[in-house]
This record gives sequence, C-alpha cells and structure tokens, in this order.
Amino acid sequence: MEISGEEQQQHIRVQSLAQNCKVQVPQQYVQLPEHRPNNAAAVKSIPIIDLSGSRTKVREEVGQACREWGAFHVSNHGFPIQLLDDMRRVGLNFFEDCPMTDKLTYSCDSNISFAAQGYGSRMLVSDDSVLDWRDYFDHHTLPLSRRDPSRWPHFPPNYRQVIAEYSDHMKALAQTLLSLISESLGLPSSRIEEAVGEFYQNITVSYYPPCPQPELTLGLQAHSDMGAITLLIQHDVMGLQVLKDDEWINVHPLSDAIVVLLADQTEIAPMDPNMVTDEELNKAENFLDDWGCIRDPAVTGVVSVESTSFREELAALPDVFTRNGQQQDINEEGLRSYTLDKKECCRDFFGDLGLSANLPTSDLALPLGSVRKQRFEIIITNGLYRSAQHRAITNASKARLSVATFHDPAKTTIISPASELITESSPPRFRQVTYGDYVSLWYTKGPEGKRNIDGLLI
Ligand SMILES: O=C(O)CCC(=O)C(=O)O
Ligand SMILES: [Fe+2]
Repeated sequence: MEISGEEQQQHIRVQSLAQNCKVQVPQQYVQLPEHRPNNAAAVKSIPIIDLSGSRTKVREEVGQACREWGAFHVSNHGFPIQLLDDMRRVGLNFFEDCPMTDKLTYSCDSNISFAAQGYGSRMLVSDDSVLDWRDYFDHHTLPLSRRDPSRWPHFPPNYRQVIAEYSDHMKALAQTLLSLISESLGLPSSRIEEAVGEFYQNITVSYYPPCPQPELTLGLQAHSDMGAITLLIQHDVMGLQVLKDDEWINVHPLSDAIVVLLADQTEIAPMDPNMVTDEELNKAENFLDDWGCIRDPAVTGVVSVESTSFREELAALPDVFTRNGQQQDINEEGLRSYTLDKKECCRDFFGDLGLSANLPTSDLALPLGSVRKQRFEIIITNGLYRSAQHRAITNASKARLSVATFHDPAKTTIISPASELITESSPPRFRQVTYGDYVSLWYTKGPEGKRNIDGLLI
C-alpha cells in the first residue's frame, strides 16, 4: 500500500532517523539559536530531600525547594528501588530490542486526540514547530477505568506488569508529596490533593537516541508540565535540565532518587490567605525580586490608553513594574502584544499581580484595581511556588531514557482563581478554564520555549 506523505510523517521515529543521519540532523530538528543548549552551570544542583527525616524538617525542606526551585530530588522515599530498576530496564528493552515494525503497531495517532496513548515522536500539532529529538511511549494508567494494558508493549514479557505496579507506587508517592507541599504552606495536608481531585495519571517513557548535532537540537523543548506534580526517573545518562535564575542547571541522574517537578496546577492551587504570615510575605517579595521584577514606588502614571475606566484604574496604581531596569509598558495594547510576542514577559507581569496568568487580556481593565489592593495581603502567595521549567538535551554518543509520571486533574476540573479571593467587592473576573481546554491549548500552540501556563492567555 502506498503511504501518503502525512502518514509517513506520523511514522517517522527519531530512532530510525538517528540510524540514517550520522552526520547532520534534518532541518526540522534544528532549534533557533536562542533555544539551543549552552553549557549548563556545573556547580549548582537541585536540592535532595531525604524523606526519612522528621516531618517538620522534611516539610521545611520541601517548602524551601518549592519556593526556590520547583524541582528537587527525593531519597528514602519508600518506593521499591527494584521497581525503579525494572522500569528502566523494560523501557530500554522495548526501545532497543523490539523490532521497529512491532513498535509501530503501537503508534499513537495524534490526529485523533492530544496526548494519545502509544508510541510516538511528535507531540505538537502545529506544522511549523521545531521537532524534538525524542521518541516516547505514553501510557494511560489511572484512574483504573483508563487503564488498558493491552495497549501497552507486550515486549519484554513483564513490561505490562511493571507499568501497573510502577503506577500504583507512584500514585502513593505523589499523594505523600502533595500532602507535604500543602503542609509546607500551612494548609491542611489534603488541601492540594482535594483541589486536584482524582488523579489522572500518565506514564511517559522517553527515549532519546544519540544525536549527531547535540549543540543544535533539544531532546525535549523547554516547558513546564501541565498537571499537578510530575515524578521522574532517568537512567544513567544526563539530559534533564531545570531553569533557575535564567540559567539551565543539569539534573544529574541518581539511581535511587526520584525527581519531583512541580507542575502548573500546583502553582495556581488555592492558598489560604489567613495563613500568610509577614515572614512569608517577605519571602514572596524577595522571590519576585529574584525573578527580576522590581517594584519602584517612585515611578507613577504610565501609559496612554483608549479606555477611560482602564486609565483610571492605572492611575490608581502608585507603582509600576520594571524588569531588568526597564520600565514595562503596561498599556492595554502593549499587553496584547506581549501576549502575542513576549508571552513570558506578560506572564511575569500577570504573575506579579498574583493572577497566575489565568486571565484574558481583554478583561484586564476590570480586575486591576482590586487586585492591586490585595496584592500584598493575599494574592502574591498564590504564585509563591512556581512550576519548574525544564527541558532535555541530547548527546552524541549515548541513548538516554527517562520515565515521567504525571499526576493531573480530570479534564473537566475547572481551573479558577482561589475561592478565598472572591468577595462582593472583588467578584470573579477571570475566565474559568477547564483543565481539558488548557491541555488542548498546549498541544496546539505549544510551549514555545516558555512555561505553558501562558497558554491560558487569549
Ligand atoms: O526526559 C526528561 O528528563 C524530561 C521529560 C519531560 O520533561 C516530560 O516528559 O515532560
Ligand atoms: Fe516535562
């Protein structure tokens, strides 16, 4: 049967490409210069938290790691070490020892749905995106109603059993971690898990073949994960990097430890305003400063805007945000163009206002005033923990494997501003977004090297 160009595209696996392109990668895999990997700072590393320590100590360490990194290793986590090894082994066996024709029988069809289960390479729908140097197998594992092991590899023979056991243990660890994260914010331990609801868990095994031009490519472009919390293991080849203070930091593989990555829904999970202490507030302010957002009370009045009510709102603001020493243009038009051209900038701006970027630009005029009033009392804390921006790099000599276990809300869960913030004088002004829509945005627009929470901006 003749295979159409489109079908061929669907079936091209990076592993086959790597065997044929020994010198040069195809143009579609070449990243823009600003996205290419550079030499990561060797000295820093994400924190390691020993979960067997006292609850108070662990809580404090988790809080600090979430504020400063959004990513950390956990050791002595209670997850069976043998199962971590088994998972890495069956993953490698499938990618390296199963014939390509057999692997292709599990191909996922990204035309049918986003994040389709199965064997694939290309995640984003848009045709003009630069491609990742990666193949993957995505498994839908929880809730049990989504679990259909017959859709998972039959090779090696224990593959399906390992995935099922791995999924159950990962769920338990995710629950422990979310309760620690809740407690570290002074919230009841079940608070974030309740906000997330029943876990939708996916396990993605990623396989990065050796790449002839690692300096031009990325195994996986920069992004933050969409759900609540991701737990990740790598085998012994380094490739994961986390962004910290505008610097990419290598996450070295530790065979017995598990990487925890905060995902977007944890960043915007509701926080209890009564729990915000002066000390936390100070930390939040320092945190924003660390992100290059300088509050400058000396600067007043900024922009020319068309809408009078919007101008009045702005005039009521005694200060203006500057970033890296430069005053931000915050007129409505400016924001609109940030949305299109400089989403990161816009996201920071919204983030400073505690809006978690969960706001359509056209509605910006309405909430600004009320938001400003509450900013230092309540809302800042909402963004205190940031989801980790991360990516994977490639290397010329060795294949690399990682296993990421995502814990997400149900597609029907509504992401909305913290209910604590809604009062008569400050009614909800934000578009409510269902998690499913959020996911669709990500797959159609792509993270574009930015945190995918930006996808919520219209
Ligand atoms: O391969 C890695 O280490 C990163 C994987 C990842 O970030 C993802 O699958 O979302
Ligand atoms: Fe990720």
